[in-house]
Amino acid sequence: MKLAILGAGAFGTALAVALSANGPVTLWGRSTGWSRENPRLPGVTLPDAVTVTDDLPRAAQADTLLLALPAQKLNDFLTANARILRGKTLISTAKGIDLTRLTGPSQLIATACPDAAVAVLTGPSFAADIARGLPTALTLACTDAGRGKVLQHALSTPVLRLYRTTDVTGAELGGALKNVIAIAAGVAIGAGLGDSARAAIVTRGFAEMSRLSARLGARPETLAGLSGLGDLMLTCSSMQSRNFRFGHAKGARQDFDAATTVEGAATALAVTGLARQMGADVPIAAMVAQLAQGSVSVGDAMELLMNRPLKEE
Ligand SMILES: NC(=O)C1=CN([C@@H]2O[C@H](COP(=O)(O)OP(=O)(O)OC[C@H]3O[C@@H](n4cnc5c(N)ncnc54)[C@H](OP(=O)(O)O)[C@@H]3O)[C@@H](O)[C@H]2O)C=CC1
Ligand SMILES: O=C(CO)COP(=O)(O)O
Repeated sequence: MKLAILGAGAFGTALAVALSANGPVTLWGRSTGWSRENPRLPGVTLPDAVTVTDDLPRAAQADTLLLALPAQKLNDFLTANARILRGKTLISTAKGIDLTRLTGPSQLIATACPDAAVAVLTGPSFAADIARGLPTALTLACTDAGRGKVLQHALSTPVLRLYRTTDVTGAELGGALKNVIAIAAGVAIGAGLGDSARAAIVTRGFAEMSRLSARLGARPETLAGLSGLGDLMLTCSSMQSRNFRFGHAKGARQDFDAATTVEGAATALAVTGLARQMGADVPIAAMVAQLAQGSVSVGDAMELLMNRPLKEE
C-alpha cells in the first residue's frame, strides 16, 4: 500500500510521523515553506521516511490517501480535486459536520468522488501525543469489512492501535459531536462552574450525541467506543483540546485566536439543523451554537439549560 497524507496541519503531520514507522509516507500541504519542522506541530522533527510536498498530483500517486483537512474545508477540496482523487482509497480524519450540506466527511467524499473507496480514521488522539509516539488507540471505520481489515493492519503501528468497525456513520458522528460538547465543558470550567457541572454536561452531552446518532442510523456500541465516548472524555478533560480551550475562553471572557481550528463551533450549528430535520432534542448543542454566534451570554445559557422542564434520565 502506497500512502500519502493530504493536509499538513497538526494532525496530518503527526500521522505522517507515526505511520512512517511502517514505511515511506508522503505529506502534502498547500503551504510547505518549512522544511523538517512544521510550525503547526512545533518541536517535532519529521523522520527521513516522510517526504513533504506541495505537489498534489505527485502526492496523489499513492493509492491510499488520508485526508487531514478541517471538516468545513473538505468539500471544496474534494470537488476541486475530484479528478485527481478518482479511484483512490480516501480515509477522512476530519471531525465535523459540513454546515452547508449537513453531512459528515464520508458522505462528502462519496458525493464528490463516487468511485473512491471511503473510510474514516477517528478516536481519542491529540496530534502532539501521536507525534511523540505515545500509545494511542483509534477506530478505523469502513463499510467494506474486508477493506477495513486491510487498512486496520496497514495503519497500525506498535504504538498506534486501530480497532475496526463497519459503522462509518457512528464513528464519524462520535468524532464530530464530541467537539460540540467539549466546547460546552470548556465554557463550564472557564466560567468557574466546577467539575460537577462539567460531569453533568459530559453525561447529558453523551445522551444527546447518542440520541441524534441513533436517529441517523449509528449503532449504540460505536458511540460507546473510542470514536464516541473515548474521544468525548479526552476532549472534555484537557486543555490540549482546541474545542475545550475555545469554550474555556468564552466562559472566562478571554480572547481566543480566531485562526485556530475549532471544529465544534460550525458543527454545533450543523447539529441544530440536523436535529431539527430528525426531530431530535439537542439542548446542549443548541446552546453551544448560540454561544459560538454570540447570541446568548454564558450566564443565560447555563440558566436556560438548568431551567428546562424536569424529566426522566
Ligand atoms: N490536532 C489534533 O489533535 C487532531 C485533529 N483532528 C482533526 O483533523 C482535522 C485537521 O485538524 P488539524 O490538522 O489539527 O488542523 P490544523 O489547524 O493544524 O491544520 C489545518 C490544515 O488544513 C489546511 N487546509 C485548510 N484548508 C485547506 C484547503 N482548502 N486546501 C488545502 N489545505 C487546507 C491548512 O493549511 P494552511 O496551513 O495552508 O492554512 C492546515 O495545514 C480536523 O478535522 C480535526 O478535528 C483529529 C484528531 C486529532
Ligand atoms: O480530536 C481531537 C482529539 O481526539 C483534537 O481535539 P481538538 O480539535 O479539540 O484539539
